[in-house]
Amino acid sequence: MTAKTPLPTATILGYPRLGRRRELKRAIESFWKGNSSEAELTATARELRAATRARLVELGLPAEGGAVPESFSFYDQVLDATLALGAIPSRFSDVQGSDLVTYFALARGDKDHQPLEMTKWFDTNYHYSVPEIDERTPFAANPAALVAQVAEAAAQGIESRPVLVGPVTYLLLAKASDDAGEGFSPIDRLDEVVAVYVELLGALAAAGAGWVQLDEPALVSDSLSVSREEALALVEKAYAALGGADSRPQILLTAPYGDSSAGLTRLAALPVEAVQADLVRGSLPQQALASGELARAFGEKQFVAGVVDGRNIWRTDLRAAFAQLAGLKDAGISVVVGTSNNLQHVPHDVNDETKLDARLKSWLAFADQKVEQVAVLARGLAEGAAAIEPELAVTEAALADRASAPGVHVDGVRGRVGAVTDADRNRADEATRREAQEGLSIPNLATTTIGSFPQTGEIRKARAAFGRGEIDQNAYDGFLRDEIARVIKLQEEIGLDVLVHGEAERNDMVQYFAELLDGFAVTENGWVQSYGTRATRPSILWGDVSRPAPMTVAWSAYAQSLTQQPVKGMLTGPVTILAWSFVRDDQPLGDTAAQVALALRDEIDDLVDAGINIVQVDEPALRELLPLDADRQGSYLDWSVGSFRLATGGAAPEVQIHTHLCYSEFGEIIDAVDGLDADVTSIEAARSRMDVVEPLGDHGYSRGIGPGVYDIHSPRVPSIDEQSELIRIAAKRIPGKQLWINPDCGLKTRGYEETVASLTNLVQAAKAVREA
Ligand code: MET
Ligand SMILES: [Zn+2]
Repeated sequence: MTAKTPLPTATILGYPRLGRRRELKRAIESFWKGNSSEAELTATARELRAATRARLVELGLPAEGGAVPESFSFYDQVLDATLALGAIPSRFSDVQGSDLVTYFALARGDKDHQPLEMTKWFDTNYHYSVPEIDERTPFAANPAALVAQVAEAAAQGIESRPVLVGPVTYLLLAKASDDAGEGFSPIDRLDEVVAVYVELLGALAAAGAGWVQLDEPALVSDSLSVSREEALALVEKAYAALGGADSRPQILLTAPYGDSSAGLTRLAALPVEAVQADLVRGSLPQQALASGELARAFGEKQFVAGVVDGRNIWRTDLRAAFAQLAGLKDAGISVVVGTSNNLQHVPHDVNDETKLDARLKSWLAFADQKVEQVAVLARGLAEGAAAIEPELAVTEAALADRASAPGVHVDGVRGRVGAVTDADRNRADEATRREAQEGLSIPNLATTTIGSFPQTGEIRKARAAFGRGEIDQNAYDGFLRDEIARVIKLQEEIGLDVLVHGEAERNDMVQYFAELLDGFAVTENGWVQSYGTRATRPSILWGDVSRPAPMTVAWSAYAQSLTQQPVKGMLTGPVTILAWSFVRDDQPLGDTAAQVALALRDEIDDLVDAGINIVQVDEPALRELLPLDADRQGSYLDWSVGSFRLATGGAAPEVQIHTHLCYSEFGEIIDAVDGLDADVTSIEAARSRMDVVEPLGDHGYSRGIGPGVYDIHSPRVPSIDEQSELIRIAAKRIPGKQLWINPDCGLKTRGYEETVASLTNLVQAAKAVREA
């Protein structure tokens, strides 16, 4: 091991990487388009990394000793590990070119290759590229990128700390490739992968890295292929080997995104030099702390206490955090102040927001403010509480101001939530509803879409022009009405049964509602990476939520006025609105969800009054928010399902409620899906070739179900045969009366040409199966 220098007492697990103004996004996309060279792209990346390191030091992380993490990525940190391990799936072995060309081929595919699958990273809205591993996947250390970053930092006078997804998490997040034999699981190859990590660590040590960070969030999840206890045993095995390596940097092992308290004493006993725990989502093992057992297990080792929330945008309660840190120190543990997780999930800097209400701003902390908070707490640990009293007092005042500010607690909203009864969450029984809905005259194997139609360049242009004040409200509304008219006519021509208005007015399915509801604020520059070069700007849900005016009624009613076919109203559900916003942390999420639900309930009322008899309430994030911790899943499902039922529970029996689920596998939460009690559920299924149909069939699901028959993630047009084949698979398990025919998800990212062709085939496929 390289010379022992302790980690400075302030650090973070990682920092946003697209750049303050999404510079990296622009540079990468320009490279993809062929408008710039690889050399230009790598130069931009180098500058960005240098700027990030300098910024972190400016904000208070020490330049020496490995406090500054190297968390840059061109696309995704799991993909970075795939490259570092040389674990290129054989189906990509013919890709020619540099490492970066291979990297992007894995990430995005090219004309000859489907990309690696993407899926959600733990319970976040960030997506990683899923490694594909089989018995023959090659592993060979490729430390070049990591080593180069250490050297870059050194040239800048900074001793940085390389960051890598750890071996256990890497393999547990991987999937067996299509070539893998029956029963193979990627984790079977742990020993070989650990051997490659040993080589990577050796190269980093040779390059002068004093510390390396290995992230093992698998330690906090009950949603992986092995139990949490098994994951801990695997970590013990792997880190015994890593710790024993001849030449390596000191190791910081992290367990972000959840609660590692049950295993913390065991982690502290591993042959590593520092262990991190998430103390925002997770907790400390109080008993082991009180008895001194935890301190004994840590011994000389450092404990990085993740007290600053890396998932949300509120100022940390510094006084409470400091008390926790001081308690650890008093217990004899060598404490380092840290974040709960990589700050990649929060935007850069509150000070980049010029339009946000000043009072709201004073309650917030984005990444830069969080780094400052970490530095303040570390100073307090070193110099005593008195040294940071001014900072403690400022946060305390901000928190008190937040608690008493108008809009945070609105009596009317609270009173209404308080008066909710079970009856409000229960519609008429299924048989009554089925009969009442016969008036809608919906055929067997009814065809429909999920809501959005292509967001064309013209739509974006009109929205931007309206935003800049170049066209007025009238002109913009007129544009949107023309767009709706076009989309309605198109659907009639294609022959769809249940129509939609197309969602042209929505910039985003959550932000659109956040802008119209009280209790939300939106940011200008609050970008957060969702995957690759894609970023979203989550809204900030800061106060009690209510609906000052109808939000969607005019558009849906206009669409219905143009056609004899039924038009579906289209809303985003309470769980998804919460999942894709920054939510308040001063009350249980279930309470917030109930407020949003009541606002949506009023909207449904108004839609029905305006002649809309079918309303879809989308909940694509229902699975995403499922806690990693099995103990917390039951109460989550209670409030999430409950909030959906509260939103839809006021609908009369003749109103048909739809919901839509996508982005995840819903097989494991079928009871919850059933519990939503929607009359019709459309659910992503085409890519998995109808996997979800089995659990639904086994469950005896009795209401309408629309497993997607058209994968909207690619521009490829699925043929009539292909779609009718999927319909037939579904029809084997789901009676025709219950079966709906629809795409996997909305069409907003597609072009018109492929959309029209695909939907035409979809209608023909439904017809073919209906006739047979
Ligand atoms: C991510 S789910 C999207 C549902 C929405 N109604 C749409 O069609 O775009
Ligand atoms: Zn969807």
